[in-house]
Amino acid sequence: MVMETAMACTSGGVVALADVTVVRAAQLTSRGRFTGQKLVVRWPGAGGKGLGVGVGVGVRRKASVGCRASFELVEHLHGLVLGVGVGLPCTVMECGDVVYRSTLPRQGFQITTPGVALTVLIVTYLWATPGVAPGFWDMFVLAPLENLFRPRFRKEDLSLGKKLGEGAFGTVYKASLTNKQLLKKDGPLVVKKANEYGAVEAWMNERVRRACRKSCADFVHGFLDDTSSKGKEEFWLLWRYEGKATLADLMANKDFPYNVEELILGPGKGDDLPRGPERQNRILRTILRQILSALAQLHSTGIVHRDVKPQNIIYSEDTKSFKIIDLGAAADLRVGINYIPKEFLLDPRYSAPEQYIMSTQTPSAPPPIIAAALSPVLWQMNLPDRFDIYSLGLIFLQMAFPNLRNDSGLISFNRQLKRRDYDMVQWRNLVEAKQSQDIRQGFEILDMDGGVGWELLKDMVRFKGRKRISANAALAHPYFVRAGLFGLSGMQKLRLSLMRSSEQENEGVDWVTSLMAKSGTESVGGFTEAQLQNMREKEPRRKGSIQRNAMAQALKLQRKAAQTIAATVDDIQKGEVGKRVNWWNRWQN
Ligand SMILES: Nc1ncnc2c1ncn2[C@@H]1O[C@H](COP(=O)(O)OP(=O)(O)OP(=O)(O)O)[C@@H](O)[C@H]1O
Repeated sequence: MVMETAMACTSGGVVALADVTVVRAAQLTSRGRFTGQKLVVRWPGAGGKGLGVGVGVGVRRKASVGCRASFELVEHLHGLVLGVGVGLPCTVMECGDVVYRSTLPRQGFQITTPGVALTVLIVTYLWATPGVAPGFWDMFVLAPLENLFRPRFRKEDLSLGKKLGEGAFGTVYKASLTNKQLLKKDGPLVVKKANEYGAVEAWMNERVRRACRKSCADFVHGFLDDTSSKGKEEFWLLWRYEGKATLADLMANKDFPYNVEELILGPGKGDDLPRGPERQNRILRTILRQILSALAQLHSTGIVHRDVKPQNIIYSEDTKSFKIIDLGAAADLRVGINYIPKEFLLDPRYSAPEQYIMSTQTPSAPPPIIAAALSPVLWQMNLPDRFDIYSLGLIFLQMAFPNLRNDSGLISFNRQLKRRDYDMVQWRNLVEAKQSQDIRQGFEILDMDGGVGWELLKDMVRFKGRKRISANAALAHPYFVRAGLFGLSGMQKLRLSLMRSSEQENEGVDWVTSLMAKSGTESVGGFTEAQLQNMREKEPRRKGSIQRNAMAQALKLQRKAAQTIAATVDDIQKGEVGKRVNWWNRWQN
C-alpha cells in the first residue's frame, strides 16, 4: 500500500484529486498511459477532504500532455486547498473504496426488504382507524386554511323563526339570513343556541364537514355570542335546513315505511311490488344502508356519535337521503375531545348495555398530540364505534316491529332483553309465542332471503361490543349485498351458514352453562348472575395453534403497553408528575 497523491485524468481533463491510499494502483507510465487494469482507491476517513468526483479508472486511457501538466499544477493547488481546509465533505462525495467506479453500488436511496416492511408497518399504523396521519393533516393544514376562508357570522346577520326543538343542550330555531352576501347558496338555516358543549359541538361539526360532510347535516358556522341578554355566553351553531322530518317523525306515521318509499326512491318507483313484507323489507334495507354509510364515515374518522336515535336522524330533502344530526354528545377519539370515560350523557332507551364507549379503566384522554399518536391502539382495544351500532340495531328493530316504535314498547323490549341476558334468540322465543300481528309482521320481514335480516340484527344487538358487527362489515353483510333477482349468491349462502354454525357453537356453550347453573352445588347453591354472565361472555375454548397463541400474546402485550402509557400520561396530566411514576408497578397491574 502506498500513500500518495493520486489523480486520474480522462480525455476531459482532471476529474479527481485526493489523498488516497492506493491499494492496487494503476501506473501512469512515462508515455502517459495507465497500465493497471484496476485502480482501487481508498479515500481518507470520515471528513476526508478532497475535490472532485469520478475517477477514470480501470480503463487504459491515454492521459494527454495537457493532463500531465494539469497534474503538476493541481498537485500544487492540492496542497494549498488542503492547507486551508477547504473541500467537499465526505457526505457529498463518493468516499470509500472505489473499484471500477461504474460498478460501485449506488450510495443514494436503496430499497431493502426490511425497509419496505417497516414502511408498510408505519403507514398502516398511521392510517389505521381513526387515522393519525389524516388527523395531523386535518388539524394543522385543513382546519387553519378553512378558518381563513370561511365567512364569519354575527347574530345580527340572522333572523330567527319557528322553534324546532329544545333539548338538553340548547334551543333550535329555523332561521334565515339577513345579510345574503355571506353565503353563496341561499336557503333556510337552522340555528342552535347552545348553552353547554356548544364549542365542542361546533368543533365536531367542523371536523365532520371536512372529513365526511355528506353523512351529517350541512354545518355552516359556529360563533360565540357574549352579548346575550341573560348575561351568560351562548354558542350559536348554524346549519342548512335539511328538511322538516326526522326518522322519528316518519316512524310515528301509521303508513311507515311506505311514507318513506317515495322520499328515497322517488314518486311511483316502489309500485313494482305489492304492499307486503318484501316491499317493506326493501324500504327498511335502503334506510338502514343510508344510516350505516353515514355512521361508517363518522367512525372511520374517529368520531363516535353516542346518541344515535330516530330523533337524531333527519331526512334531507336536498340529497334525498338520511343524515345524522346533533353531535353534542359525540366523542372524537382521534384527539380525545369530549371523551370522558365515566361521563353518562346517553339516552337510556337507545344506549348499549356497556353505557361507556371506552372501558372505564381507560384513563381520560391525554393531550391531543399524544392522544392522536395512541388513538389506533385505544380504538382497537375498545372498539368504541360498536356503541352506535347497538343503538342502530334497536332502530332496525323498531322499523321492523310496529309495536316497538313508541317509547313504552321500546322500554319493555329493553327490559325483556336484559332479563334474557341480551340473548336475541331467547327474546324471539318469548315474543313469538304471543302470536301478535305486529310481531308476526316483523319476523316475516327479518326472515326473508333465508333470514339475513335477522342475522344482521343479532350481529348488531349483542351484549359485548367486541362481538358486534362494525358499520363497514354490516354494509358488506348479505342483507345488503344481494345477487340481483336471485337473492343470495352461493358465496353469501356459504357465509351465512358459516355464521350460523359458529353461533351454534356458542349456543352449545350457553346450554352447558345453563345446565351447570341449574344443577348448582350443595355448598354454594349454584352460580350468581354475575358469574353466569361472565361465563356466557367467555369465548368457547379453541385448540390453540402456535400462531394463534403468539397472536394472543402479542395482543395482550399491546394492550398492556397502551394501558401503561395511557395511565402514566393521565397521572402526568393530573399533575402527579412530582410523584415518582413507577412503570414497573403499572406494568404488573
Ligand atoms: N339541519 C337541520 N335541518 C332541519 N332541522 C333540524 C336540523 N338540525 C336540527 N333540526 C331540528 O331540530 C331538532 C333539535 O335538534 P338537535 O337534536 O340538534 O337539538 P338538541 O338540543 O340537541 O335536542 P336533543 O337534546 O333533544 O337531542 C331536531 O329534532 C330537528 O327537528
